[in-house]
Amino acid sequence: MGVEPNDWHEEQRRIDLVAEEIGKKETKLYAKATGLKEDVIEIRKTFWDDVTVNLDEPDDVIETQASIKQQAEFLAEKERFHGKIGEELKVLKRMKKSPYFGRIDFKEREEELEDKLYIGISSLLDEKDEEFLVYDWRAPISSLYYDYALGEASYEVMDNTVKGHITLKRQFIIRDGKLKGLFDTGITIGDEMLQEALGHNASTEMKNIVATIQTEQNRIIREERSKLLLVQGVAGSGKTSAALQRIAYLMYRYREDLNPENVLLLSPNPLFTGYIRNVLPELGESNVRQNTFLEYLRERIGEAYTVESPFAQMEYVLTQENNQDYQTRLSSMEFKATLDFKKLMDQYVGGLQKGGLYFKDISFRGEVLISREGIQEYFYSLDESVSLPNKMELVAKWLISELKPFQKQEIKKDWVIEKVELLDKEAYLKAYYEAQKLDEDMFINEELVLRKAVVRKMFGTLRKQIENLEFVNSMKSFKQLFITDGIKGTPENWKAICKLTLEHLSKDYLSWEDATPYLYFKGRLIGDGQERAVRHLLIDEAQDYSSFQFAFIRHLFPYTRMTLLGDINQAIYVNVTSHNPLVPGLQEADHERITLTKSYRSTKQITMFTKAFAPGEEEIEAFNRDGDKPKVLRLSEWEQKQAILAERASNLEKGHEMIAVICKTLQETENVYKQLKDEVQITKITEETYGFSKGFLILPVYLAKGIEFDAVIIPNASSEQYREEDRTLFYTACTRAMHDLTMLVQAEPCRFILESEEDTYEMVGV
Ligand SMILES: Nc1ncnc2c1ncn2[C@@H]1O[C@H](COP(=O)(O)OP(=O)(O)OP(=O)(O)O)[C@@H](O)[C@H]1O
Repeated sequence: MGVEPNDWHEEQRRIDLVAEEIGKKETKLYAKATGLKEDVIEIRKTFWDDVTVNLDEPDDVIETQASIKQQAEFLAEKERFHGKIGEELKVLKRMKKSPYFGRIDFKEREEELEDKLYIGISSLLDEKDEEFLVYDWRAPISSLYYDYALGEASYEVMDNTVKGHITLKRQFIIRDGKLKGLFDTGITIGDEMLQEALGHNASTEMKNIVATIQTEQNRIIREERSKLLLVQGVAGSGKTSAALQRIAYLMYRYREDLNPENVLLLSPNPLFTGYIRNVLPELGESNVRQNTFLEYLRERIGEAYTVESPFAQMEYVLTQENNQDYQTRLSSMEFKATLDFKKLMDQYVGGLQKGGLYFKDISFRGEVLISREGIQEYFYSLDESVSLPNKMELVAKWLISELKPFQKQEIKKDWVIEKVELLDKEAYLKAYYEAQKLDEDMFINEELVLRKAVVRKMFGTLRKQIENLEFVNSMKSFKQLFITDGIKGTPENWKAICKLTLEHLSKDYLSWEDATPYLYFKGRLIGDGQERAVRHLLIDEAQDYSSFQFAFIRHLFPYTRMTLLGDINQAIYVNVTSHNPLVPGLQEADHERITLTKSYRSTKQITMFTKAFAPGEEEIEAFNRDGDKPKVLRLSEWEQKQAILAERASNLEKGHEMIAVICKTLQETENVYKQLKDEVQITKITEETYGFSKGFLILPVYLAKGIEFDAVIIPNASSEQYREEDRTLFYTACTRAMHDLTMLVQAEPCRFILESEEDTYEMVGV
């Protein structure tokens, strides 16, 4: 069935009608918002008029506080409501420009008439709030659009299956209220729309894919049965896109009891966090909690230790081969990434029930009140069967009771009166009232009350530290693991590993391979405040986590549903990924596995070239979008700079806006950057870069994870630069390109280029 001119006319008419309806809704909301805004301004102006302020008696102070609180809550409620209207208006504004992207005509079985269902980013009801003018893409009925072609179809709603027949499936491109494209399609989602979506230039901010979600991606988005969803998807297959759409779906599906604080997304680097920042707001949802795993660890470890980043670790692996500790460090990284190391650590922790735990003195003003030996003695006098964290709580209680006599003694000391002036007004007032109640010498009483207040305050800080279990010397106890002789199940060079680890730890430096184990260890000693608020955890680039790190994450989020998305072809931290849950065959309980094989990012030519040397076994399918073949330029070293500049120029001529020089390491990035920076405007990206603009960029491949560019230039793709162990790095670098890929080689091309069929790339030069 073809599209008739009349269809265009009819559909444009409907778009206009919907726009009119949106206009009416906007007017109503504006009126509501203005009323609310005036209310808020008025409440702020008269805030104190409606508050009863009376500080004469302590009871009055409490009443005053309650009155202020009530007024503040009233104001906050109005402001919240105002904010919500603001959000609704934003969605309407977006819908006015493009109210929907799809339509299906669906005839339910046993029903006479068919329904015309229009699907957009949010639901829209008619003026009487009776009929849906637009269905939210996340509504159960909308899954018909993503999952079926013409013919028999069904969807699930409230444990019911609704069956019927799709008689029409139509896609729209609507810009600024005008119909720009109209396709009737037989297959699930037609290629025209996808071609349209994928043919654009790269952007500094990722876009949502709501209009063209593919059936497999839709499964990821709507999967709700299993506790663990594992997604293995080749480069550019839409894992990140699906993850973000999934968050939007969950926020809609559980809108009554899921808020942005309950969802955590772990992403690979800060640049990526910035890159995806706009997707959820574009879909009318607030951003959820987002962190890199590094930030997460650093926050929990605190500032007392410097935590190495995974990027610095990577740079070490790639550039420090001549370092005398290199081999030791590699085997240390490898071992500490495994569950064997975790097991060993668990055994060690078990042994601490009998001895070997270290504590810190409890001191006050430079004087030791309770010694570490005293604490140790008390700790080991407790029943062995009590768990370590519970024992710590018991010790804390004991310490607090032990502090009491010291607190009493301090009250009379000279230093106390000097500190009285540090007290706040409230404490003075309180002292005055308390002193009045005792009917003895007013002046002496007041001083005594103030002295007590000072000491209470200072001991309060000490008590807080005890409650936070800061008397446990976790680091010293951790170090002991690397000092203890006779630990079983360690690698051959364990002694050398221990020496290197202790060297780092003595400088208060936690290498990336030690950071998670240390935090895990600390948690086992004192409890780790499991993250109960997080109901959904999504981990992007999950192939780069070690088994130990996963086990730690599982332990921290015991009741959380998890979605792990990654690509074992892009596992750049080779030493840590052999037991990754994304590797097929590893048994995970209660999980669902979805595999994405089609690559949407790159042109067919780029995907055909890269699939030849993809490290994994997975099938890789190219999306049918044409472009130039990847180019390999053979040249001498001194020609490198000119060749990069010429490539940049020709890419700009093609209309490309984001052109990236992707290097293997930061070291190479610095060198090439130095050559280019005086010739042309170029932005160097490092691990501290939180955002970027369009233009000419240079960066190491491990920071390009998850991101894409119109054109990629690899400045040195020779065999001595990329060796077998760099396969995943090279694959990751090449697959960042959407439209054009150029590789420069100064000598023999790397083995990966040679592995590709000769007709999948163009070799230029001798
Ligand atoms: N269904 C779709 N409709 C439109 N565009 C899509 C679709 N799926 C993926 N894309 C586009 O393909 C590109 C790659 O998607 P995305 O970054 O989500 O893939 P990925 O699997 O996370 O990639 P990688 O692992 O290589 O980082 C993006 O530009 C995205 O917008």
